[in-house]
Amino acid sequence: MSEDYFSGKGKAPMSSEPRESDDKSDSNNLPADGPSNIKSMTVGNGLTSRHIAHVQNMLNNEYDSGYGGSIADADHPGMSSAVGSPQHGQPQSGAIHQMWYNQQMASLSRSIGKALELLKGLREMNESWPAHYPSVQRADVSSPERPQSRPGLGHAYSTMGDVDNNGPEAPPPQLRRAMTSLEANDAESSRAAENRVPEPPRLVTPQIAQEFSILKLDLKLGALSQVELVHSLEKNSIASLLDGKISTSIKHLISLRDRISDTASKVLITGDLNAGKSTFCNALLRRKVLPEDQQPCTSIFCEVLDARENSNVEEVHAVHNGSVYDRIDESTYDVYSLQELEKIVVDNDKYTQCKVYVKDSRTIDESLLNNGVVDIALIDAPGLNSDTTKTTAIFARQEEIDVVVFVVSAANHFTQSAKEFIWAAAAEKAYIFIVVNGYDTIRDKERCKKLVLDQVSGLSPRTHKESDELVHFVSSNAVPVGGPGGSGGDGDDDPDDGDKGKGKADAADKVRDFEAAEQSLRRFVLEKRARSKLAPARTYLLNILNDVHTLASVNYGVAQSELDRVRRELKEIEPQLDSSRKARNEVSDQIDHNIEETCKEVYDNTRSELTSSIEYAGNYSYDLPYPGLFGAFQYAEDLKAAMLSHITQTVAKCEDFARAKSVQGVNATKQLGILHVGDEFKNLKFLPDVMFQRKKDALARQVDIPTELWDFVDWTTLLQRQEKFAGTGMALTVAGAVVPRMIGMSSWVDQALMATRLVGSGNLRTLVIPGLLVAVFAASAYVVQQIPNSLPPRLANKISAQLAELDYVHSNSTRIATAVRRVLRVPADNLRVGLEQSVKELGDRREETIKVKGESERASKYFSNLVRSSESQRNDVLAIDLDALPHGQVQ
Ligand SMILES: Nc1nc2c(ncn2[C@@H]2O[C@H](COP(=O)(O)OP(=O)(O)OP(=O)(O)O)[C@@H](O)[C@H]2O)c(=O)[nH]1
Repeated sequence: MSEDYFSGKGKAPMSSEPRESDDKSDSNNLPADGPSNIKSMTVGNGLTSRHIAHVQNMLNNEYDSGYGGSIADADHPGMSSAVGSPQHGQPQSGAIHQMWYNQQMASLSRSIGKALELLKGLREMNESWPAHYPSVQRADVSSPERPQSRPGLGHAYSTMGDVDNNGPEAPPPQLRRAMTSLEANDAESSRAAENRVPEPPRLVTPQIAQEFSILKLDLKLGALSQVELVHSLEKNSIASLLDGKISTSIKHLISLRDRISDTASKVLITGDLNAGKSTFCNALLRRKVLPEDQQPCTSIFCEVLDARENSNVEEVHAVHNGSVYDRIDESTYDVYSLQELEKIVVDNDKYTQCKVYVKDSRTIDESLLNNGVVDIALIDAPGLNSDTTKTTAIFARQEEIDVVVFVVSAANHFTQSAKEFIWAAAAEKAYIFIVVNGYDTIRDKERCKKLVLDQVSGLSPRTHKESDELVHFVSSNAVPVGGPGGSGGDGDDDPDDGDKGKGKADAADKVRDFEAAEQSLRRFVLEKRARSKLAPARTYLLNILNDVHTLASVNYGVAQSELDRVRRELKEIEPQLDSSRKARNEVSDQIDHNIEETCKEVYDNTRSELTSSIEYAGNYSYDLPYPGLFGAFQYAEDLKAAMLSHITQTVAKCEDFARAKSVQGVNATKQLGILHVGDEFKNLKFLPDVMFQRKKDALARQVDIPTELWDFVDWTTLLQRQEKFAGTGMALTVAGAVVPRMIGMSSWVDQALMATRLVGSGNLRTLVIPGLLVAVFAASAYVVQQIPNSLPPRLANKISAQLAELDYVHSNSTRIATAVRRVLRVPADNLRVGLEQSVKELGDRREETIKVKGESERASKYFSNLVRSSESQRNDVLAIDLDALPHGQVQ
């Protein structure tokens, strides 16, 4: 990855001219074991192979001694004085710095790449396993030095403080989950939590707002406090808020990587209106390039670049409003000569920025633009308080700026807008380079110094701490300049300008002061670039890795805890599921068996009851008085009706029996239901009376038995008796029947025998005819007399025969048994459904638990890796020491 940054990126490729440095991009790291293995590198646009070779030789020979004057100034420890002094080997020092810078940049780029991977992974994980956002309690951590109510632009990643204030480097305060479920044994993931009531709060105590710096969720909605709001938030909302934070962080990391891999350094020269920004810029260039005026004149951003970036052609590219500048694409800008710059810059509405390509003929150790180390762009901005839009634009641009040079008028000191800008800039930039211009106009210089430095200490304490290097009192107009617009450096307005000799000495002093400031600025841009450019990336990385580590630790705990819980749950569910399945099968068999048994019993009972009822219908006493011969037919009808009614009653009795059996069967099923399914079976209601509601007279309509004359004669009995006495002759038989009533004999045969004995056989022959008549009469009388006895069996037989034809017994038995089956099936089916349902529910629960288990295992593994990798990444970033001097330089 690092090759990308050193071979292809940055501004070098913009030049169409081949550069020596373009060939030297295969290495960017200083070897740990010394400088002998140093290869080549890309160093801005000016370092030649001659420089590299020289650096290597020098390092090989004098590795320990550094560079002549590179020993730190005793008064300014940490601020090397080597750079900028040709006699002290500045180019070599610059090269060393560039190599060291590249090394740090490569490390940071790698770390950013890894942090991006971690964040992308976390975002994916958060989609499938919504992450817990922890609440924490922490020991008081004093906030960094930034003022509490600092106005202006804030940056999320700056809330933990910068590298120098022990913020991210100090061990993070111990986190302790205060309100999440983790401390309880049953901490759950979001998914499982759905099954739990009430859901544990997923975040947040207000402390989290202080603990997390980048992934902190800003929850503000109406009058709701953060805690209230969080409790009202559903877990997925929190996950999506977190997702938004992660995405923003990913974007910011990408832009940070682009920024640090950009080999150029952008120096923004800003300050109050008319403070002398353009004059200072021109003095740095030693050319009057930018228009200066006593009245406000700079209305657009003028970015001054080395002409070599524009094929060594000096010209101005005025960028069209709304266009993104592309030097290759001329449609994005208009070309002007340097002489025409003034008309673009002053009172112009057509452009908001221009690129000014200038040649700097000074040597690389003198020139800022052509410094041999890094491409520098000087951006002259409109005055801060010129108008609100421009002021806002300056505030916004400072994010892409590596170094801020703030020009303040020695006469006016810091205005309100100046203070606001510095507050905002200090949030990201550790240091600000302050130029107090127009110092020549101040009479009481010491007082001015003191007042300004006091103000600086309030605005940027770190800058104040190194004020000797970072705060300069100069007179920019005293520096001789040439180029378009003529030369300056007059010092004519010096109030002390008495005699010429003294004036010259003063002018020389002013130029010296300016050169000192210039050298400090070179050091600041070239050497402290690591701080100005890399420190924000490092700070941000530490903060985001710290947040990720915290989040990972908490979520690892939650995932583990959830894993334990689901494992326990599975242990409970699995045997429950087995027994539920077993119960379902057993109970199903049992209820089938119960139904079959009950139905069989009911069928058999109905069959036997009805069969015997029909069979003995003729024997039953129906309590019907025989009305005599003339009412015999009616008697037969009544008898039939009574018999059928009797049979119908038997059917009703069988139905009652069936009802009782149904009640028993339903109750048995109910008990099984209560036992295996639950209380819903307690409310099972069964109404047996609703069974067999069909009309009971249906049978009378089905059976149609006409009464016949023969029904009144019991031929069977009659013939049996006749056979018994066949030998005594017909006459006797007949005679015997003559007087049955007179002598009170019990049967007509007995009477006939009696008559035979009385009349003798001789006479009998003469009596045959009358005897026969008598016999017929007697038989008829007998038949009539026997009707109440002979009719019932006869009718019963006929009914029985017809019912048999109708298959009455079987069909009724089947009907009743079927009704019972139907009744019993209702609760049985419910019970089966209930059992099936509980098996299904348990099965579903098991499936869900297995799924949660899988997710928790995955989450646990993922977060445990994340804990490790974020920690190791954080250590890697901590090891990038931007304050350490590069190899070969000592403090
Ligand atoms: N005496 C004195 N005058 C200065 C000095 N620097 C700049 N000036 C004068 O101050 C006036 C404004 O200077 P500019 O460089 O145009 O100021 P500026 O900040 O760029 O102005 P705007 O861009 O319009 O905000 C000019 O007339 C300069 O000659 C200085 O050090 N001493």
